Amino acid sequence: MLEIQKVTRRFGANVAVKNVQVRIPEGQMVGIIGRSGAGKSTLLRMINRLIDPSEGKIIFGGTEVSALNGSALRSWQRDCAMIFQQFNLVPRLDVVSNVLHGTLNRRSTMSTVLNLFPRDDIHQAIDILERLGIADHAQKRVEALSGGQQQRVAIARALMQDPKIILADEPIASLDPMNAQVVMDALRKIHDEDGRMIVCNLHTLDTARRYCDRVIGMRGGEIVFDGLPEDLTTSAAREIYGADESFSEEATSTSIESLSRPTPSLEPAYAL
Ligand SMILES: Nc1ncnc2c1ncn2[C@@H]1O[C@H](COP(=O)(O)OP(=O)(O)OP(=O)(O)O)[C@@H](O)[C@H]1O
Repeated sequence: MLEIQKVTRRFGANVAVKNVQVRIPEGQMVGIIGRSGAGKSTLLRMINRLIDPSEGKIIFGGTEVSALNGSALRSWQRDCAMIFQQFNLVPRLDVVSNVLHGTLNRRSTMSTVLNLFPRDDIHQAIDILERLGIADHAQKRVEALSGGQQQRVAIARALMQDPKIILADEPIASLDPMNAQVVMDALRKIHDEDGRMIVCNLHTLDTARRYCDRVIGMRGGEIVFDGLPEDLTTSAAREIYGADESFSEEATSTSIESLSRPTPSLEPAYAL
């Protein structure tokens, strides 16, 4: 269980996240939606301690992760992998080396400097790439791949950490609808097959509804919606996005919906 207890984050006078209270059971895939500036990234970054809360506690499995330091903090950051909008890969390095970088924080400085990776790790990296359907590109430079392929490399790098939680900060915001679907399918597959908790910031309603077990809506740093995808009605969406009667679904869609659907059971009952 991940528990976010009355967490607030201030940047000077600006309150980015305000008194947020959430409990996420293990194995849930959660989508966090909201307008730009709603506090989604700040919340995610506090969970893996890229930044610290100004107030409140973050607890995972009974441990207060918001109070960890040193090696215990590094261990938490291994358990809590992050994926970013801009992939954060090394473009000129090949795919396998990028994936192996997911093991850096458990390797010695010397082996890191010499770029020496144990054979078992290399095999594991190839297995993960196969699982994500990109093993054929293992030896290519990352910069030669499409955005969707690069994001799958980033997911593979995260999986090398064998994390308990995957935090994805707008993982499809830079991708076209086709690649966005491939990446979201990959995250859902990892969730379904491994039972890993996934918390995913998304700026589009359709993606959250389609892929997540639970949707959290943020506005002005606060949680204004927390429920099932099918409960995300037009008025709930308006509350999250702060839109008036002219609110339109298209303004917050990726067009993934127009592509083929993987599992009809994920189809929401709701339509505008
Ligand atoms: N490092 C920072 N320094 C100052 N203010 C910040 C910092 N990071 C975020 N903020 C502010 O906190 C608020 C929430 O930002 P945040 O990035 O968490 O929102 P978001 O919902 O993730 O938006 P986006 O989708 O645009 O990333 C915004 O007002 C933002 O300007």
